[in-house]
Amino acid sequence: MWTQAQKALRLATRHRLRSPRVALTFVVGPTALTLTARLFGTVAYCSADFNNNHLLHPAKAQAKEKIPEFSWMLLWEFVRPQILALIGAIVLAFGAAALNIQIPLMLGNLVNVVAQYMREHAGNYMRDIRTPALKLLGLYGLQGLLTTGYIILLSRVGESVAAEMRKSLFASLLRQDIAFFDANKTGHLVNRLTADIQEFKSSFKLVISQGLRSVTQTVGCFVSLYVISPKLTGLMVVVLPCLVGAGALIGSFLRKLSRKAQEQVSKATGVADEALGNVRTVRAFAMEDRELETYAIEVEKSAMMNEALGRGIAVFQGLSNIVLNCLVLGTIFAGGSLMAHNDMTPGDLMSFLVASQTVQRSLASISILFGQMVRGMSAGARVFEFMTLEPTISLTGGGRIPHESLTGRVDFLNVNFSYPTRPGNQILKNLNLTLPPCKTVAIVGESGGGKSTVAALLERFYDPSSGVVMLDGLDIRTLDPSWLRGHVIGFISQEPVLFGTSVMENIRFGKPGATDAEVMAAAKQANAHTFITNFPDSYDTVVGERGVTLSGGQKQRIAIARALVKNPSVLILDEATSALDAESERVVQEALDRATEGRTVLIIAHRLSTIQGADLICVMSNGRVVEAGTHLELLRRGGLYAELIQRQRANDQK
Ligand SMILES: Nc1ncnc2c1ncn2[C@@H]1O[C@H](COP(=O)(O)OP(=O)(O)OP(=O)(O)O)[C@@H](O)[C@H]1O
Repeated sequence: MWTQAQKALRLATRHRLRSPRVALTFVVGPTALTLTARLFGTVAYCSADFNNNHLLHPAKAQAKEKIPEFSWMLLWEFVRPQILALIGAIVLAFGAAALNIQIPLMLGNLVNVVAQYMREHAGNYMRDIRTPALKLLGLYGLQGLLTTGYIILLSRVGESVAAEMRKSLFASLLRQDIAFFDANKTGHLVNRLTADIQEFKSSFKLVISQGLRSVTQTVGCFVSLYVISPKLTGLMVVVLPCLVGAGALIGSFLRKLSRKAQEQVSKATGVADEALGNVRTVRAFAMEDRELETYAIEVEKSAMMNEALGRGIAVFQGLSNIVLNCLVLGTIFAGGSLMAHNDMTPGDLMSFLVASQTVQRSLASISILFGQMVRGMSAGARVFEFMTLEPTISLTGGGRIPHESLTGRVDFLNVNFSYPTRPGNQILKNLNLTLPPCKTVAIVGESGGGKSTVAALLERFYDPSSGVVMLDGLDIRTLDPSWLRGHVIGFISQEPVLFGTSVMENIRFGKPGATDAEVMAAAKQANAHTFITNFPDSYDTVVGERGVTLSGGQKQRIAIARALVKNPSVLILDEATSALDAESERVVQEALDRATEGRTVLIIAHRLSTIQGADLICVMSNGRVVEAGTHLELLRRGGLYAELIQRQRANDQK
């Protein structure tokens, strides 16, 4: 703008224009053009807000969900450690805003000096202009320094608050009940950790920096406008609210369009996410084309919606440009008329134009910030919701850790159970079951009969609706859950899940303090040592995401080693060999036979051939144990077990 004013002055001097009115045309004309260009920038900024929304899409999909309450108390807990930096940022931002209010007035002074020189052509131009120009330069410099300072401080506060929130939310998620994970999709939980916290942080920073600036500048510049020209300000007070109101209406319509478009983008992303996440299944069923088609349909829909949004933004932008230009022209027109009656100087008009532009820009930014604040608060509320959630089964503490050594006897006494996500569907009905110490008990029965549920209750992933699960005669609800899971119970599932780290770390997951020797001993017991040492990096071999670089049998043996390293008193095997081919099954079964020695073992079995040697076989039907005995006893009895065996034999012969 300063360059524009200088150019105008050069022109005016070249043409030796003495009349203030003509001088005004030369000074204000190009300046007004610059201002208009800057107002265009503001409009572009408004539309960028609509566009930017698309970048935050995954979290936005949740926007329609029930909005939890935002907690200022919790926010304070996160902000408190950074309070000094925050106060510093606020003071600096306030200072920068206050200086911004001075700028139009000082620009006006400068223009008055120039205009006077042109009118009178007397005095020393360089001397007269030096002081106001240097003052203005100093003001720009100071404002730049303050702005740099508050942005640095604010970003420190924002990052630290966001990091603490992430840690706290993750800690809270990890201690939630398993039932919580049954009810909430992993994708949504991860979104709260990432997109929601990101959005909250951005809003927090923006509201403090720009919000503070914009409010201060709006108030300050309004006062300046009034001081410069009460008449012009009066005119503006009538016109501006109408324009802001109309802009807000169109803006809210566009935001609705934008939200719908985001939801559609999110839907399309969901399709891609699912297909890529399950790429092996997609490939196995040769469903690539169908997935592509589904994705293409959703992407087309989102493209159409975004196009409609683009048209809306284009119309809005075009209208805004016309209105803002008219506003500038109107101000020059009215200001020129006031100058003709000596009610205003060219400098006053210059100050008025710059100050009114600052007001207009600040108001536009406040309206955007308001939307941003609402979005930030709902993102924060979603984060706080899970942060404050208390699990019904705490991870640690509260329970006792028996000092006497365990025998490993387990009793289920009159246990009734329904999953919290399906309370109307009773899975276990008055279940009574005993696992004698150091014996192997197998549970068999129809699919969906509740076998895995028995194991889940023993691990205390859930508590029974009524009845009791006992370990060595103690209600497991009175025991420390982390001790129970970390030291007493070992679990080997059908599909072992490994972490993407080294073999050593995966086995050590079973006992964090285990020495290398303990890890290797467990691996030997699990028939895993030989294949591990055959890898070029031996125990340091990284197994890839979820153990993708290992075969099914290798993964299972590492999982067995992981369970054995903690030397559990009770071992649960949930279909541990059912996913393996015959050769792998033999090696894994060998490992399992060794692993089960001297422990209480609960086997959940589908294939009856693998459990014929069990000390006790319990047949479950309709949520309770209907038959119990050894393989031979049950066969002789000719009940449900004998029927299951017959059915399986018939299936095998087919
Ligand atoms: N997390 C859960 N939330 C709600 N219902 C569940 C959950 N897990 C299992 N169920 C339901 O509980 C019932 C028993 O499931 P469970 O996995 O215990 O059966 P199962 O006998 O082990 O079956 P399978 O032999 O097929 O593995 C089923 O009807 C199942 O749909």
